Amino acid sequence: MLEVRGLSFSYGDFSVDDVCLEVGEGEILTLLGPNGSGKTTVLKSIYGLLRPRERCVFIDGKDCHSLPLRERARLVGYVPQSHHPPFPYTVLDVVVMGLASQLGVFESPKKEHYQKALEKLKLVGMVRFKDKPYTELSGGQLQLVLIARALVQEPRVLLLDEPTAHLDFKNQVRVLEIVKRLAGREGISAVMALHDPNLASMYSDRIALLKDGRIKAIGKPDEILREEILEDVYGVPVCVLEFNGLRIILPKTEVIQ
Ligand SMILES: Nc1ncnc2c1ncn2[C@@H]1O[C@H](COP(=O)(O)OP(=O)(O)OP(=O)(O)O)[C@@H](O)[C@H]1O
Repeated sequence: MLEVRGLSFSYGDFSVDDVCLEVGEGEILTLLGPNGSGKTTVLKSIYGLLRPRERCVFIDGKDCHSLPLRERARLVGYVPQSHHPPFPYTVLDVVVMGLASQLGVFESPKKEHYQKALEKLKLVGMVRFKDKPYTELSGGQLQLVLIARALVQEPRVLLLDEPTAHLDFKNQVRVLEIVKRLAGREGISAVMALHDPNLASMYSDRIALLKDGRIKAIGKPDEILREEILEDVYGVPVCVLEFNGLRIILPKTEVIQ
């Protein structure tokens, strides 16, 4: 479904080099790596917010970046790491704005568009906030609304940049369960950046470990979440435990020695 072939992008003093990824229908691929390793740069390049050096993003074989905006928006949705709302639009209006590419320049959203937006707000448990100004939401609530906004176009591929940032423990699980459900039931392919290797262990079909703009390792969680690989990428001693077939990663500190 999603194929990234040799993605390269440079900011000048930092570059992402030759990133290759394949994500199948209904698969969740997690980008894991230290701060500044290039996770956001990769996601923004896939989405087309940054222009990679070559055409390298294909969805079902189509060169994604050369498609008209309307068509591209139906294929791929993006949930940014942070978003600072400029105006106090209502939550419902913000989600409807996710459909902007489907509307003509002077066309106002119709009842069916609001209906779709309400459905997605319901899915992320935010429907009771529909009339609240977006500027008055907590960081976690904002994140859930951004997910609903990305989902409203019903994309085939969903890119999520640290979707659990700002969320409390329950909401972290809730958001990742939503992603898992979307992948499992609707066949959406998800690529998400995460910081917590334990959440990556629980919610990824495969993990790509990034360091200095390059993929150091890619594979199933039990192939990637290994002491020697994590210590090399993060530069911190860890111990990896097994629980119900999952890998649990703990930093090796005095507390647990
Ligand atoms: N607009 C920009 N202009 C110049 N350099 C940038 C810009 N945005 C990011 N960078 C640099 O690119 C590198 C990779 O940043 P990126 O945000 O992709 O990393 P990340 O892995 O997502 O980090 P984090 O986990 O901290 O969010 C960093 O060194 C960063 O300073």
